[in-house]
Amino acid sequence: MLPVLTEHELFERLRKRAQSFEKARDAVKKIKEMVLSSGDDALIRLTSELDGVTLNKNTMRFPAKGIEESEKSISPSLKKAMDLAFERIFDFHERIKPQNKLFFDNYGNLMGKIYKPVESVGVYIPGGSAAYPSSVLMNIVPALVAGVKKIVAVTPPKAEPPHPAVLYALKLCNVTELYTVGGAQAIFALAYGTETIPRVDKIVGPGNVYVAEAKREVSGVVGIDGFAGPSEVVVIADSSANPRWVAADLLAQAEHDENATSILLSCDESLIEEVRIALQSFLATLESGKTASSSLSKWGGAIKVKDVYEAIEISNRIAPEHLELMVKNPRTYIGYIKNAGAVFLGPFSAEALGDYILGPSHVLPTSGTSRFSSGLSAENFMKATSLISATPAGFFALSPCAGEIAKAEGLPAHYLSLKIRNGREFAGCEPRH
Ligand SMILES: NC(=O)c1ccc[n+]([C@@H]2O[C@H](COP(=O)([O-])OP(=O)(O)OC[C@H]3O[C@@H](n4cnc5c(N)ncnc54)[C@H](O)[C@@H]3O)[C@@H](O)[C@H]2O)c1
Ligand SMILES: N[C@H](CO)Cc1c[nH]c[nH+]1
Ligand SMILES: [Zn+2]
Repeated sequence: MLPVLTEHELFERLRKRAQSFEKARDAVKKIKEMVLSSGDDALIRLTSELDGVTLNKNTMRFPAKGIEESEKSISPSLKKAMDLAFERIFDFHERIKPQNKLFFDNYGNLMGKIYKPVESVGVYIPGGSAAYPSSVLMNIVPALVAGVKKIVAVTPPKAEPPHPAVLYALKLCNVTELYTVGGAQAIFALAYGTETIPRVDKIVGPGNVYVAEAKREVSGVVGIDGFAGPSEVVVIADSSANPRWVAADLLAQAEHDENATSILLSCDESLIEEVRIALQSFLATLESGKTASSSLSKWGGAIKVKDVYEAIEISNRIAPEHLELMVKNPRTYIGYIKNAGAVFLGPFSAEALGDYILGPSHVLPTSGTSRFSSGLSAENFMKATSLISATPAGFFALSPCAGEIAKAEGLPAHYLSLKIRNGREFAGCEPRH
């Protein structure tokens, strides 16, 4: 159950949680060596050991027909929900997609940035415990908006075929290349390529600690979106909050993984107690109660704070994946929030609504990485090229100053490249306007 902690105790917990993730690194490095040296054979061996499923080179790729026909195996109501989610996510990412920016300076030089999609992307669809059709949409729709042409998906195998809703989500995204390989081994296969799984330019997608560590390991060999590991939520609640709603939201993240963390910060001691009571009663009724209870007691915590400002200051230091502000006038605090993957304001902004249907991707930075990275969007699937088209006027005005800097850097060929166009030595930096 959710323990009441001091601030010091909470940060100790978070430190130990991060340390426990580091332990996965050794296992992940061994998996990397195996995949690099034995390709498909390593994938088959690891899948048998870690997922208990026997694969062979012919069964590793899931038949495209299964994706094509997935619609038949889901209810009309689920189909409607997923169609709506697809539309809303597409619309959100279309609206915030980076736009080419070009301008002329006062010499008539044309400059700016033009965006192009990366060519191929590998998407990790988590699936050890739960099935994640929502993650298919949250990963792939921004890539479609960016214009990525080749998208390959991987997901852990089970005794039975992938969940029909996962397959339908792939169908909605027009992705037909799915490999039933999961965990760190799938990430290394996508980064280096095997006989069956193609190498891609960028790997995205959330997963457990093994998946997240493997992505960290291949970063630089391929592009990655960021560190989207076990789920996290910080809820800041004041006396206006409904304790049962707060409890449900803490559980909604705790149920993802024993390594998830759910944290409550409140200035109201009695609210903390009511939330703990509500948690207890919900836990007894949830199928995921065992996982949630384990993550709450191991990595979660409630802290009594002085006021909302102190709570935000603590949350900024945690830099959580999700931050919920269940307080009066939540919008007045937006300017104080420095680090969070996504912020949910007010009692009806349930994090679970964001997980499925609002629009922003639920693939968000975890483990404090929201200090320097952001949630997945079309931008992650694009790269910008700077565009420069200088005019003669621009060249003759600015080259003497560039030449000065080239001399200071001791790079004579740079100086030459400028001087040769000028026809003579420069007299020094005097930009002409
Ligand atoms: N941050 C986000 O945006 C976000 C979004 C959705 C889900 N999630 C997270 O995704 C995760 C899903 O986890 P999951 O486990 O259900 O599925 P998963 O697909 O991430 O991982 C399952 C795989 O882990 C590997 N594995 C399991 N135990 C291992 C071991 N001891 N050594 C090496 N490899 C091992 C297996 O190969 C298995 O196929 C959860 O942590 C959830 O919180 C995060
Ligand atoms: N809350 C998860 C991100 O941490 C995303 C998710 C998918 N399905 C349900 N929730
Ligand atoms: Zn969730």
